[in-house]
Amino acid sequence: MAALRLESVTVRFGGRTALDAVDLDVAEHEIVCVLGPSGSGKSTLLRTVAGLAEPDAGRVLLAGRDQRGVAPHRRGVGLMFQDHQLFPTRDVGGNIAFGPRMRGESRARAEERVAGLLDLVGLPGAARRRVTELSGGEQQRVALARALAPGPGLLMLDEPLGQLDRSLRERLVVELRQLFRRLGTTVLAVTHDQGEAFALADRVVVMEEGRVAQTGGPVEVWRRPVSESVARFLGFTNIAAATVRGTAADTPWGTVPVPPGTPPGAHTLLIRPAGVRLTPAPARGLPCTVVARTLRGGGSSELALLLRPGSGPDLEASCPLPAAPEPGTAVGVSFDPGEMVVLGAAAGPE
Ligand SMILES: Nc1ncnc2c1ncn2[C@@H]1O[C@H](COP(=O)(O)OP(=O)(O)OP(=O)(O)O)[C@@H](O)[C@H]1O
Repeated sequence: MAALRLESVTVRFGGRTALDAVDLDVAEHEIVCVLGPSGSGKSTLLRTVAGLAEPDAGRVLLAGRDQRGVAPHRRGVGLMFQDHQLFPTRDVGGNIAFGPRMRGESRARAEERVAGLLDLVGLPGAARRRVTELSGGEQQRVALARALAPGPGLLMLDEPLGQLDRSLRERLVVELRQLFRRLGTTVLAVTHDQGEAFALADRVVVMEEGRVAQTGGPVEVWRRPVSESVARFLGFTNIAAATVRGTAADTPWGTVPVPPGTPPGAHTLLIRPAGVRLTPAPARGLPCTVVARTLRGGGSSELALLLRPGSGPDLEASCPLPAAPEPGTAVGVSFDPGEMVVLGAAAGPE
């Protein structure tokens, strides 16, 4: 049985449809990340599951039970918001013990639980510290311990690492995944940071305008976005109309190779930056000029190159750091058929 099931859930605010017939299952122990642009309905989805918003149509089931009319505090879900809203007047232990104490747990039992959770989130012995004296990352850990304290059947995270700097986020997200795996926690997380979603999730759900646009494993979604809008949301820009004939396609960048088995006809084609290869001699391939180079984050040894062809839209290429040409350099470009994605087409062989 799914830990969480949404059946055709619709939520409207006045004339605006924030969720439009959303179907979603989260299996027990699964970590699902909801991704999507601002306003796509991510927070509304979490709020609806938590009972802070009511569906206008459809059903929310937790562990098989319809939640209509069930108060938020009786749903057995833990919530952690971006601004983590710790109680400033309580110390770390008081914050974490709040839920269990509200449920009538004894002080001694709650203190034991606090100590265990602080060990778990990497802040051993911090129970008596003031939350106002903690760093952002430490506060985040306390907020996580507080959300885990009641042992929720489903933990929901809304932009959990949103306010932290990138390096701390990248470290914490790995720790979070390991922690949830170890505890067997079922997680529904919302983020607009793709890197975070891809590092955390077993499964990614991409939302657009209140609908689920794509769902799948992180690598699958990354390799095969289903539509132009999902591809653009994921940050891909080499997208153009293409007419496929056999193993080649006519595009604004000239004739490019496509994988065998690509259905013929008019399509929208995505060329992943890794498939835009600089040829050794600029005279060969599509002539382009390097417009800009940007470091990819996270200590990557790859650069993103922006290339301007003689005709057709700009192209983004991935290039190893030492080989990256300076802006203004004339280069030639060839294309790798293995990095082409026909958007909207049924998945073919890799
Ligand atoms: N309480 C509300 N009253 C009116 N409209 C709302 C309310 N909450 C959300 N909306 C609208 O519903 C839509 C979805 O909002 P939601 O906050 O769920 O998006 P989101 O994907 O979480 O966005 P963000 O990434 O910016 O937080 C938006 O158009 C928003 O303006």
